[in-house]
Amino acid sequence: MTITSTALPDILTLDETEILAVPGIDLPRAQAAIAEFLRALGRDETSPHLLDTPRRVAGAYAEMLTPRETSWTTFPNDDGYQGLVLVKAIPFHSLCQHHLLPFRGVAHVGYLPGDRLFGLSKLARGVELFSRDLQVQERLTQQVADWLEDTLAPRGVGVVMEAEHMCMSLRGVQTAGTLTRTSVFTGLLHEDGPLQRQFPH
Ligand SMILES: Nc1nc2c(ncn2[C@@H]2O[C@H](COP(=O)(O)OP(=O)(O)OP(=O)(O)O)[C@@H](O)[C@H]2O)c(=O)[nH]1
Ligand SMILES: [Zn+2]
Repeated sequence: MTITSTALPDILTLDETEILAVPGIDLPRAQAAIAEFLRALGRDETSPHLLDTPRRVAGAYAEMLTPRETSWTTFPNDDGYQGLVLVKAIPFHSLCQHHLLPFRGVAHVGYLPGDRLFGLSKLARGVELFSRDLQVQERLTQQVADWLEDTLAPRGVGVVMEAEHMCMSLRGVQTAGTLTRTSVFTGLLHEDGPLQRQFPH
C-alpha cells in the first residue's frame, strides 16, 4: 500500500513496507500504544469510527519520522563557479520534540561552492533528511548547515528556516500564524553583507 501526502505532494510518497524496514520503528507496537493512548484519553478505540485509527496514526508518525532513501551525488565544480547557490522556499515539516506536534514552513539553503557542487535537489533532500525527526528548529537548522559543511567543504553555508509550530498555534499560548525564524551562516557568509542579504529576510 502506498501512503501519499496531498498537502505536500512533492515531499512524500512512501511505501508501508519501507516504513516497516526502518530501524527502530516497530509499527505493530506503535499501533498498540495508540490504542492504549485513545483508551487513556477516555475514547472507545473499539467503536466503528476509531477501529482503524491506531493503525493510521502509527503509520502517520512512522511516515513523518522517515526520510526517503536517496543518493548524495556531488559533482566537481569544473567551471569554477564562485557565486552563491541558493535554493529558496523549500517546504518542510518536522515534529516538535516537546509535544510531538508538527512544525512546518520553508527553508532557504545556500552555499558558496569550493571544489564540489551538489545537484540542487539534494539541498531539499538534506532538509528532509534532518526534519523527519523529533526536533527543535534550532538544532534542525544547525544540522542542515553542518551536513553541507561536512559534505561539500564549501567556502560558506547559509540555512534559514521559517516555520509555524502547531504547539504554539493549537494549544498553550495559541498564537496561530506566528512564525519562528532560525538561521546559521558560516564561512564567507558569516558576516552580514551583500551575500547574506541574498537570503530572504
Ligand atoms: N527553542 C525552541 N522551543 C520550542 C520549539 N518547539 C517548541 N518549543 C517550545 O518548547 C517549550 C516547552 O516548554 P514547557 O514549558 O516545558 O512546555 P509547555 O508547558 O507545554 O509550554 P507552553 O507551550 O508554554 O504551554 C515551549 O515554550 C514551546 O513553545 C523549538 O523548535 N525550539
Ligand atoms: Zn512543541
